[in-house]
Amino acid sequence: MKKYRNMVVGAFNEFHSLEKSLMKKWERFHSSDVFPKDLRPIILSSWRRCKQSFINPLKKEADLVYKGDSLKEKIEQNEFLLDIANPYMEQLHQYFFDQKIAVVLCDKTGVIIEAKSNSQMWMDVERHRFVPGSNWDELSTGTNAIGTALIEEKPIQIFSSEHYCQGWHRWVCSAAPIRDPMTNQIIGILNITGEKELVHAHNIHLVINQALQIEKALGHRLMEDHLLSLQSLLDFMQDPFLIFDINGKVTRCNKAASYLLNISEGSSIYDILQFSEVQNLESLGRFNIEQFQQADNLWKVNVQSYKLGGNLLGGIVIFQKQPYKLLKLSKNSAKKDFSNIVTNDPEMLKVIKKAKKAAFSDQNMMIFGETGTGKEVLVQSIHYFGPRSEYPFVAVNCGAIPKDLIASELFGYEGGSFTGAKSKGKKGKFLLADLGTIFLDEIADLPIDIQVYLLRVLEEREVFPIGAKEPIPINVRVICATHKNLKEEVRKGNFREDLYYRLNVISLSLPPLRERKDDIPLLVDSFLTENGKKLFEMSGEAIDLLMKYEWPGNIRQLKNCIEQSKFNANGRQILPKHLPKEILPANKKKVNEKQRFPQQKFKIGKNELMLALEKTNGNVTQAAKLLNVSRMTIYRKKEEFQLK
Ligand SMILES: Nc1ncnc2c1ncn2[C@@H]1O[C@H](COP(=O)(O)OP(=O)(O)OP(=O)(O)O)[C@@H](O)[C@H]1O
Repeated sequence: MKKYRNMVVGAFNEFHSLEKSLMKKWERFHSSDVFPKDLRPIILSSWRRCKQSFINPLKKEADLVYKGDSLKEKIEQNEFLLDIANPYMEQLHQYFFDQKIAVVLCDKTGVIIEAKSNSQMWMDVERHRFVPGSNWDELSTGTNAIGTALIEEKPIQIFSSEHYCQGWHRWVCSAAPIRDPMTNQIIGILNITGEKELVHAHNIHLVINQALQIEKALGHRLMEDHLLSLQSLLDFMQDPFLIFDINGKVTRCNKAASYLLNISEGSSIYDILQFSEVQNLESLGRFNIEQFQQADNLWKVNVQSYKLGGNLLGGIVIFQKQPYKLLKLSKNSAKKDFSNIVTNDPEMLKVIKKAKKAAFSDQNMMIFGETGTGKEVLVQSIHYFGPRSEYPFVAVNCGAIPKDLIASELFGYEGGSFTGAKSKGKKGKFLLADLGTIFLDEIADLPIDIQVYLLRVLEEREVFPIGAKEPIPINVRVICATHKNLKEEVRKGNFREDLYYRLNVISLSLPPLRERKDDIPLLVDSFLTENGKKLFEMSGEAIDLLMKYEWPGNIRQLKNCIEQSKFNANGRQILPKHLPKEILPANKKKVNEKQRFPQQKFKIGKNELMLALEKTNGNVTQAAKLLNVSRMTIYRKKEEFQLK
C-alpha cells in the first residue's frame, strides 16, 4: 500500500470537513507566498513546482492546444490505446451516468483525447475546457490529478482547493496512469472528475482498477500482435518447427514444416513422428530422434515438452536437416569422384587440377565438352570432393524433360496448382538439392522462358514453386554443362546473355577423346577390369583399331564399344572381329586369328594362356600354334601361372 500513500486526502468522512481548511490554506498561500505546513506532501511539492513556473492561480480555463485536424491527428496517434480503453471508460461512465461526473482519457502528455459525461456535466466541462484537445499537464493547468499523476507516475486524487488553479476548485479528480505492458512506460491517464460533493475517496480505486484492466487488455492485444510477428519469424526459419497441444494436435507450424514435411495445423504429432500416444506424451520431457526419415530427407528431431506452472500443455518440435550421407550411400552407390576419371592426358590433368580447386568455391560453373566426354563424371567428382559432399547431388538433363514440365520439375509446385498436378504438390529438383549441388546438363536446351526463372533463382537464392504464395530460400550450388557452343546460342537469341554470364563464372572445357588418344588404352583397360580383376584382354590389333577411330561419341561410345566387344568375344580375348562394325575400317581385309596372335608373342599373360588352352581343350601343341610360341613356352608359362 506504500505505493498509494498520499494518493487521497484521507478517509471518506474527512472529505468535507477538510474542504474549508484547504480553502483557507490556498488563500493564505497565494496572498502571503508562505507554503502551508499541514498540506499533503505530494500537493506541497506540486504547488512548489507550479509557483516556480508562474502558473496563474486564478486560471479558469485550460488551454485548448489541439482542435480540428491537429486534434484528429492526436487521436489517430493514440488509436491503439483509445480502442482498448473505450469499453472500460464506458463502464465507468455508465456507473456514474446520472451524476455530474466526467470520465476522460489523456495521452502521455496530459492532453485529453476522449471524454464521456452526461449533458449536465458537459456544460461544466466545456466552460473549463475539460474537453478533448485541452492540456492538463501540471505546467499548463497547475496541480490536478492528470498532470500530477504524470509527474508522480502513480494514481492520485486531488480534492477541491488542493488544485492550484481556482477554476477547478469545485471538483475532485481521480487519475491513474496506464502503462505499456511491455516497456512499463506511461502511455496515458484515466481520470474521473466530478463535483466535490459527489466524488468519494474510494472512487480512485475504481479508476485504478479500470486502468489495470486496460493494461491487461493492452497486454493481450500485444500478445496477439507479437504472435503474428513470431509467426513471421518462424516462417523465416528454414528448419521445420511446430507446436502441439496436450492431445498431440499441431496448433502452430511454420512454412518449412508445411512445405517440407506436409504438416498442417490439426495434424497429429503421433502420425508425424510415428510414436505411441500414451507412452510418450505422458513422459515427455526433452528427447531427440537422431534419424527421422521422411520422403527424401533425413532429419534430426528435437522434441521438448511445454509446461505452464507444472501443467503439461503440449510440446514444441524442431526438425534439423541432416547430411545426406546415409541416404546417399544407400541409394546412390554409383557416385563418382576424381579417382574414377581415367586419364594421363596433360590437358585433362590440368582440367582436373582446376576442378579440384573449384570444388571449394560456391560460384556457378559451366562445363563445356562434346557429348560423352565425361562432363557429369567431372561434376560429380567436384561435388564429392568439396564441402557439399554430404548433401544431395541432383542431376537434371534439361534437354530430356518436356518443355511443359520443366518448370515444375525444377522448381516444384504446390498441390492443385494446375490440372494434372499431384494433390500434395511436388518438390522441385532445386529443393531436393538443397545444401548440395544441382547439375543442369544440356543447359542450352532450357526453354528461353524458363531461363528467366533460373536467373531469378540464381540471383535471389530462392525458389518459387508454381502456385506458392511465398518463395523458399535455398542453398544450392549450380553447375551446368553443354555440348553446344553457348556463345553462339546467345548470338542466335536462344540463350539469355545475362544468364550466360551468371552461369559462366568458372568454366572448364573437356577435350574430345580424339584429341587425347593416348588415354584410349588406359580407358580400355579400366573398362575391361571389374572389382580389380581384368577379365578380358584386348588384342593389340583391336587396340590399334580403337586408336585409329575418331570417337564422335567420345568416352561413352568407347565404353559401349568395349561392352559390345566383351559380349561378342567367345573367351577372354577381344579381337578385332569382336569390335562393333562402325569401328572397323570399311576396306579392312579379313585377318585370321593366327595372324593376330603373333603380336602377343612376347607378352603372353595368364588370361591369354588360359583362353588358348580353353579353346584347344588343353592341347599344348595346338595352344602353342595358336599363340605362335614353342610348346616349351607353353609349359614354362603353365608352370609360371601355376595352371594344371
Ligand atoms: N575419364 C573417364 N574415365 C572413365 N570413365 C569416363 C571418363 N569420362 C567419362 N567416362 C564415362 O563415360 C560415360 C559418359 O560420361 P558422362 O555422362 O560424364 O559424359 P557427358 O559429357 O556428361 O555426356 P553428355 O554430354 O552426353 O551428357 C560415363 O559412363 C562415364 O562413366
